[in-house]
Amino acid sequence: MLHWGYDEHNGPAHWKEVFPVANGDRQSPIDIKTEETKYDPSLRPLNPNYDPASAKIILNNGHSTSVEFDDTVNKSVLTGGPLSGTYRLRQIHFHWGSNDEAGSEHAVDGMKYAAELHVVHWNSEKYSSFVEAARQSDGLAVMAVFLKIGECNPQLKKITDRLDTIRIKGKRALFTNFDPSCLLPKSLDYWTYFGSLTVPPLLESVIWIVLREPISVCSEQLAKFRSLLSTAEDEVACCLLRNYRPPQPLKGREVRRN
Ligand SMILES: CC[C@H](CNC(=O)c1ccc(S(N)(=O)=O)cc1)c1ccc2[nH]ccc2c1
Ligand SMILES: [Zn+2]
Repeated sequence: MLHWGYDEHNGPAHWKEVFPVANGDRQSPIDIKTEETKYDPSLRPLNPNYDPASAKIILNNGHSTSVEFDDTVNKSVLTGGPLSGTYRLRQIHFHWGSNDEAGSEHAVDGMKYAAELHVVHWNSEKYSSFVEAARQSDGLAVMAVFLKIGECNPQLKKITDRLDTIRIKGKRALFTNFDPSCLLPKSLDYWTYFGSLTVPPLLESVIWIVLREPISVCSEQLAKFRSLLSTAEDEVACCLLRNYRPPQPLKGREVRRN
């Protein structure tokens, strides 16, 4: 397999050929069976505290679009919820599908949303860098937010309006004065479980925090994500029509809710 991706020849079914952890015991995403989740009174409220000045650039890395934040200091952090300690905001990115019926990575009772936002943090209390934290079982915390087809989302517009300037893989543009809290739903109720990165290297270092309430997105906004290219300048143009990994076996893991 050449470089991994989401096509027939290099997609999720092939990733285990290069990343054997793909068949590990704590892989993500999962299908959350709500009846089997367990209420845990020890779970605290989530406490995201982001400084809009931390936002730096918006990027097309060929398999998603991300907004990257300055993670050299504890300016934008997530505490509370299932977390012990302080997790520093590094980036946000999205997963979507080739149509509005599927595109999320996590599913709820077998149902998939149109897309999914991931807010990625790393444990800056215990580790000295993201890459180091990404190798530890408690190194990363990713907050997942479902995007449900409906009204156009004015907050998301700040991102979708910039996508035409970063269509080609590797392109980046300045993107400052942005607080990702504006993309969170009213309720911060969540499910949480121990999992992994959902793209190679699929490291099993993520405490997943999946918000139960979706935010809205309209078809026109989703179409802009699909017009991003997974190819660089010198390659034959290929649209990034979908970039979600299907749900993985739970392997006995518990999903808790607050
Ligand atoms: C450790 C991997 C990392 C690149 N990947 C990510 O940052 C990442 C983050 C979140 C998710 S998801 N969908 O689960 O939320 C998937 C991947 C990464 C970052 C910097 C690096 N420098 C050298 C290698 C290298 C690898
Ligand atoms: Zn992701």
